[in-house]
Amino acid sequence: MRTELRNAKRIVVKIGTTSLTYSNGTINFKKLENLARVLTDLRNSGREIVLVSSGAVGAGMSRLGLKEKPVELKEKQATAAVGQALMMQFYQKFFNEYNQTIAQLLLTKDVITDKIKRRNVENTLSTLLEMGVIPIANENDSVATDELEGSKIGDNDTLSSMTAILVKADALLMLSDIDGLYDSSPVDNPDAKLISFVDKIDKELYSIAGDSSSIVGTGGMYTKIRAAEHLMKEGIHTVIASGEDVKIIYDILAGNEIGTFFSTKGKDE
Ligand SMILES: Nc1ncnc2c1ncn2[C@@H]1O[C@H](COP(=O)(O)OP(=O)(O)O)[C@@H](O)[C@H]1O
Ligand SMILES: N[C@@H](CCC(=O)OP(=O)(O)O)C(=O)O
Repeated sequence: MRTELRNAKRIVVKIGTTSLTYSNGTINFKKLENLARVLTDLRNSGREIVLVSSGAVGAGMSRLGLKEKPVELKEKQATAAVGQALMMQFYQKFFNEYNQTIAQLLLTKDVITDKIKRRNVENTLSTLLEMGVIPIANENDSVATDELEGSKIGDNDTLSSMTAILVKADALLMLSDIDGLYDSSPVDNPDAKLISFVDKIDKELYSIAGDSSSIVGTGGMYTKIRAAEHLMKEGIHTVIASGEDVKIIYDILAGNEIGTFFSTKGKDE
C-alpha cells in the first residue's frame, strides 16, 4: 500500500517533456530549477535518486526553430542531439546551485538484453549512487534507430521501468502533464475520472489508455501502464502524478493519496 512509499529509499523519478517545456517547446527553467531543488533535498535526506528526463527532442526543436516534431529519423536524431546538450547544460546550472553532482547516462535497449552491457550499466549506476551523485538518464536518441532492430526503447516510460529494474529501485514516480490515469482519455471525455489505485493490469486497463495528446509527448498512458506492469512483477511500486509542481514528490513519498498508485500488493496489505 501507499504507506510503503514512506520507506522507499531508492527512487527513480521520470519526468516527461510536457512537464519540462512550455507548449512552444522552450525549456521551463522554473520547473527545472524546482526539480533540481526537490531532488537534491531528497538526496540530502538520505534517499537515492535516479532521474529519467525527457525533453531532448522538445528542447532541440525550440533551439532549431522547428514548429513541428521532425518526421525523418535523421532529423529527429539531430534535433535530440542539440536538445540533450541543452537539457544537461541547464541541469548542471540548477543542480550546481544546490551543490549536487549529477551524471548523464544515455541508454539503449541492448543495455538490458546484452549481459555485459547490463552489468556495466548496473555497476555504473550503483557506483554513482554510492558516491551521492544523481544520475540523469535519457534514451540515446541519436544512436538508437528503428533500423537497428531491437536497439530502440522508443519512449522514456519504458526506459524508466528498465532503469528502475537495473537499480533495483523501491519505486518509480512518473511525472506527467496529467495527474494520473483516468478511466477514459480526458481529452475525449470531460467526465473521465481519476483512478487512484491499481493492483491488477489487464486488457481492460490497457483499453482506456490513449496516446499522447501533445506534439512533444511520446507514448501517452499506454507506455506508462506497460512500465507499471513490468515493475509490478518485480515488486516495484509505480505512481503516475502531475509534474506541474514537483513538490508533489514530497506528498507522494509521505504516502498521501495522489495520482495513480500501482501497487505490488492489495490495498490493505
Ligand atoms: N486514460 C488516460 N488517462 C490519462 N491521460 C491519458 C489517457 N489516455 C491518454 N492520455 C493522454 O496521455 C497524456 C500523457 O502522456 P504523454 O503526453 O506521453 O506525457 P509525458 O510527456 O509526461 O510522457 C495526457 O496528457 C493525456 O492526454
Ligand atoms: N528521449 C526523448 C523522449 C521520449 C519520451 O518518451 O518523451 P516523453 O513522452 O515526453 O517522456 C527526448 O528526450 O526527447
